[in-house]
Amino acid sequence: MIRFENVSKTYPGQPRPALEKLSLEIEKGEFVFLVGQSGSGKSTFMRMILRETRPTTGRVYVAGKEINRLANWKVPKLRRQLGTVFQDFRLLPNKTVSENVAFALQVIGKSRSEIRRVVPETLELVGLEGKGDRMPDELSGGEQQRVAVARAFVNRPMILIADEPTGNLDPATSVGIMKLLDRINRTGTTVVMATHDAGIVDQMRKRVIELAGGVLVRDQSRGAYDYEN
Ligand SMILES: Nc1ncnc2c1ncn2[C@@H]1O[C@H](COP(=O)(O)OP(=O)(O)OP(=O)(O)O)[C@@H](O)[C@H]1O
Repeated sequence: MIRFENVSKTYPGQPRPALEKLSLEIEKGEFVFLVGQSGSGKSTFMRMILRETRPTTGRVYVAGKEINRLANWKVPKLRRQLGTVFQDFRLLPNKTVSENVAFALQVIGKSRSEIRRVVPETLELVGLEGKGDRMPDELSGGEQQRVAVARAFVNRPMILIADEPTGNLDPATSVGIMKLLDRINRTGTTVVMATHDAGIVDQMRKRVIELAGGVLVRDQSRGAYDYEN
């Protein structure tokens, strides 16, 4: 589903590479935690999957396509297969919950009847049934993140990229979001999640990929946040 082959990335004007000779493969349906200190290259890794940045050398394959060789006009089609969730929710403040989720389908040209069918279904899946007419600022942080997850998942993407999705949430609320991501993963969606939340990584026991200074230093199945023997 995702393959990095000897990937290095040096940003213009930077002395050191953000990623260095990174090789790894993530299979369909896996759940992967990406850990490492600030500046270790996690965002660069995820932005490469989204083709928001490109490798300086090496190859990145996402859903069978090589990112560097993909024509610009094909990038939207690639991104349709990728859902994204961020720490700061990024909801449209002037649209209701339902409209936020519907918007993700409108921009890719889905019919009104499909949108009417799929949006309530997805809100129910994320535990927001009955809240479709609320505005984002009428929701708790955890609920806002559920809207963001609904929006990311409404199109049933093959891959969900989550960058610190629990970073703004208290521990109990974070657990709820993790249960939701786990449920989405069980539908067959590959989940790649960058996090600094040791508690969550230790609790979930999924594959852990650790970067340090742009280098892969650990790739462990059923791993913990910190390396343990
Ligand atoms: N657009 C950019 N231009 C120049 N340098 C960049 C750019 N983006 C990231 N970097 C550098 O690349 C390195 C890796 O950064 P990256 O954002 O990938 O780390 P990170 O692990 O995601 O950090 P954090 O946990 O703080 O989000 C850092 O040294 C950073 O300063």
